[in-house]
Amino acid sequence: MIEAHGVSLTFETADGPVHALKDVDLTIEKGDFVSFIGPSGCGKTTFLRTIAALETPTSGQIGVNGMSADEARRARAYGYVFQAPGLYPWRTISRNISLPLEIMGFSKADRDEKIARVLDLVELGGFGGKFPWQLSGGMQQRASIARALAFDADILLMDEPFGALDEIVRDRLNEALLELWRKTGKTIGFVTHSIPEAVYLSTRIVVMSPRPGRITRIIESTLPRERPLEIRDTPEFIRIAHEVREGLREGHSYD
Ligand SMILES: Nc1ncnc2c1ncn2[C@@H]1O[C@H](COP(=O)(O)OP(=O)(O)OP(=O)(O)O)[C@@H](O)[C@H]1O
Repeated sequence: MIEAHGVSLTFETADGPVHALKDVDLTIEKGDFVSFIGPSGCGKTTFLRTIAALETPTSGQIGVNGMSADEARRARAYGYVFQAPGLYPWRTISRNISLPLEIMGFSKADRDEKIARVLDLVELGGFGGKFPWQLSGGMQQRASIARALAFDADILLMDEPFGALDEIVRDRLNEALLELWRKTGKTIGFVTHSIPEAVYLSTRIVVMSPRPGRITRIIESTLPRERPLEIRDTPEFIRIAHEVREGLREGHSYD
């Protein structure tokens, strides 16, 4: 579904060039849940933004369903969830979710139907009339996921969506996200700093390292798709987490 070939991206800054990505090759299959993990500054966000055509690679190509990343963006192939919920405080939750749909020209009846569906999916049915500040941080992040799901894009790109939340809320949202992924069959790209989160959620874990940002290891998960939280105590989970940690350590030795 997503193919990156030799993707490099250098930012020209006042202090000289920053090599954010170097020769990144990656294939993401339809229905994959792929996590990107690595130390701060290794290019995880830049790679996600490049897939979504929010950045243009200096060299290399990204293909999405046979289209260029830019064509895919215009065809609304992506929903994008940012680190902060980014909801407009003067709009209710429903009207926040409605905004991209309004821009895309959906009728009021279509919008209402889609909003009700995604609010149910993220378990916020009944909260559509509230304003963002009336909801907890976890609920706001669920609302921003609902907004990204509203136009039913096949691909969901999520940049550390739960990074600012406490561990208990994060566990609950991880479970909810897995459930949503299983129900919808979407292809998900997910940036995280957390090894347990990456192992719990993913079908594949992409380990990256900085200076320049590149992929050091791709780990295929052997965990079943059905994953109760207790799976984190199993030997198989611990083995995969260990492999991720080793990959991170390997990347570090380049510094
Ligand atoms: N617009 C930009 N202009 C210049 N440099 C940039 C820009 N965006 C990112 N960078 C640099 O590119 C590198 C990769 O940044 P990126 O945000 O992709 O890393 P990251 O792995 O997502 O980090 P974090 O985990 O802290 O979010 C960093 O050195 C960053 O400073």
